[in-house]
Amino acid sequence: MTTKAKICGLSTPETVKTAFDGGAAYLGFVFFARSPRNVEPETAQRLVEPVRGRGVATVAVTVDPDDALVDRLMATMRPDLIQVHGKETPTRVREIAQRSGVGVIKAFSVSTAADVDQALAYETVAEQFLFDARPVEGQGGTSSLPGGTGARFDWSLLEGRRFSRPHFLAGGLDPWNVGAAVAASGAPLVDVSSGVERGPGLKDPALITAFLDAVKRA
Ligand SMILES: O=C(O)c1ccccc1N[C@@H]1O[C@H](COP(=O)(O)O)[C@@H](O)[C@H]1O
Repeated sequence: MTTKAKICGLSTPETVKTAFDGGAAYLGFVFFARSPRNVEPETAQRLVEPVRGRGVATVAVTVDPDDALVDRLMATMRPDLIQVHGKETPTRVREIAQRSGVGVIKAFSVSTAADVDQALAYETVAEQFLFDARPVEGQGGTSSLPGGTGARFDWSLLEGRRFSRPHFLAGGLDPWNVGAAVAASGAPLVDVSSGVERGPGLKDPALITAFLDAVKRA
């Protein structure tokens, strides 16, 4: 089985091109003011234009998005998928999917097997699932973000799990550990942000290429 990769938190034409040329299946853009990767919808629109319709899925990464943000994203960037990385209920995920007309990737914060079980309530409303490490509360810095912190969880919590939707493993992946992470979790999809950066929000083209090469070998 071929593992597919998402490079998340892109913000420059150079790194979009590097991820696309390297074979990323998904390109993620973050719309969350507190993130060092935050971009405006109009910026993301310009960034995705060169790759639109070329076989890569563009993803708008959001946290408890209101209707105004959903509408603005669909009027500008026109993502293929909207990722929701907050406390969205199944009802809200359904509303976002219906309002936007695109599929939703629902992210879950994981530290125990019960956290993984949360996904079962979203099987009829989300198109894909994403399992990320549970953020550590109240420590400031990137640890106060709901994602993009570089924190890991026990990958074996996903081992042998079957879902009716494709699922991503995320959280603390990098070019050196992604092979072991795929082997331990069996995840068909992987997602990375800070593990391919040289500083908060600063994507490194060489690390993006190294990550995508490691995924191909996984
Ligand atoms: O990347 C961010 O800044 C971010 C902000 C708000 C919600 C989600 C965010 N990122 C997501 O978190 C995963 C894991 O990040 P990391 O690899 O551990 O740094 C990332 O891929 C995004 O999907």
